[in-house]
Amino acid sequence: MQSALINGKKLCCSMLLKNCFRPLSAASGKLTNVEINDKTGVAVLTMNRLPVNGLNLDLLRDLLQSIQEIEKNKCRGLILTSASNTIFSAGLDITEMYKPDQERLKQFWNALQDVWLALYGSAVPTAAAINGHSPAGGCLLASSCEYRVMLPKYTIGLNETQLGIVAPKWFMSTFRNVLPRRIAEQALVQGKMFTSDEALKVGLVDELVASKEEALIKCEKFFASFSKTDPIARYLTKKQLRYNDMKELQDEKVQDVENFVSFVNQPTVQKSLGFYLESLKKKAK
Ligand SMILES: CCCC/C=C/CC(=O)SCCNC(=O)CCNC(=O)[C@H](O)C(C)(C)COP(=O)(O)OP(=O)(O)OC[C@H]1O[C@@H](n2cnc3c(N)ncnc32)[C@H](O)[C@@H]1OP(=O)(O)O
Repeated sequence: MQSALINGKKLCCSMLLKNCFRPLSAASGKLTNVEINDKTGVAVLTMNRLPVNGLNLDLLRDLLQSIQEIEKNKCRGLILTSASNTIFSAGLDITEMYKPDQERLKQFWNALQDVWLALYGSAVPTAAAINGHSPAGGCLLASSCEYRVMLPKYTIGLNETQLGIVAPKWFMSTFRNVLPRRIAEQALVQGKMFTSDEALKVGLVDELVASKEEALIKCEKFFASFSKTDPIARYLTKKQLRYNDMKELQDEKVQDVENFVSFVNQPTVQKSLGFYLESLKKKAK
């Protein structure tokens, strides 16, 4: 564990981190928590819908509110992480899509679109401290950030085809923004879940570290690498690079919700989701 000497006392990083963090109460919903490091101005946004941070409508709404508050507070960076010790996020909460209430289903997809637009297009630099498994929607959130630090022995990937569903275009663009095209294509069609080591090798994550504390420090170091960069020029550059991906969804937002609703309601898709949910529950017994 890394440590530092302060006033003659040896303090470990967790103590250092705890000492200078204050909660951003306006941004802390029931299912997310935001703390700002007063020294660095970096916000840590923690998903806290245990056990698996399944992205349901409520968590998505909290996430959006938190991201917006972090932007409003002009934080120097946003680190996305999880309150769980083993799961970053299990991706979309399948119960939102299985035998759904139709109105809620639309709101759910709309909320996911808004979270993606806010995170992928954030003016604040973003990084993910991936402290657990990160399938599908979890991988989408992590890949929307500009930098990823992961702990060993977990898995990450867009596994949609394994569930009998198809990842929307904007999930794929996010993946392709991080991975070489051929690797992204192979992984997407296979629904491949990468181990932490594999993810590092292909560039899906930038660094592997042994603990969440180290992951947070690495993310802070990534933000510090912009200390000599003009923040507006930095943001405009990022915006240009991500413009086409975002514009594509912005232009087709309503159609995208309709496509999703119609896809999810197909009997074969409902059957696949039902089987998948059942398999998860059997595994838990
Ligand atoms: C249709 C158009 C596009 C749609 C795009 C979809 C993108 C998505 O995100 S789909 C969701 C994909 N997610 C997954 O495939 C992950 C499934 N979960 C797992 O692999 C594992 O649960 C885990 C590795 C995340 C965690 O494993 P662990 O052993 O720690 O916990 P479990 O015992 O498996 O799970 C605990 C509990 O949580 C329920 N659960 C897990 N994941 C989901 C989920 N995604 N949605 C709803 N519920 C989930 C699981 O059934 C257990 O519930 P019970 O305790 O009630 O049995």
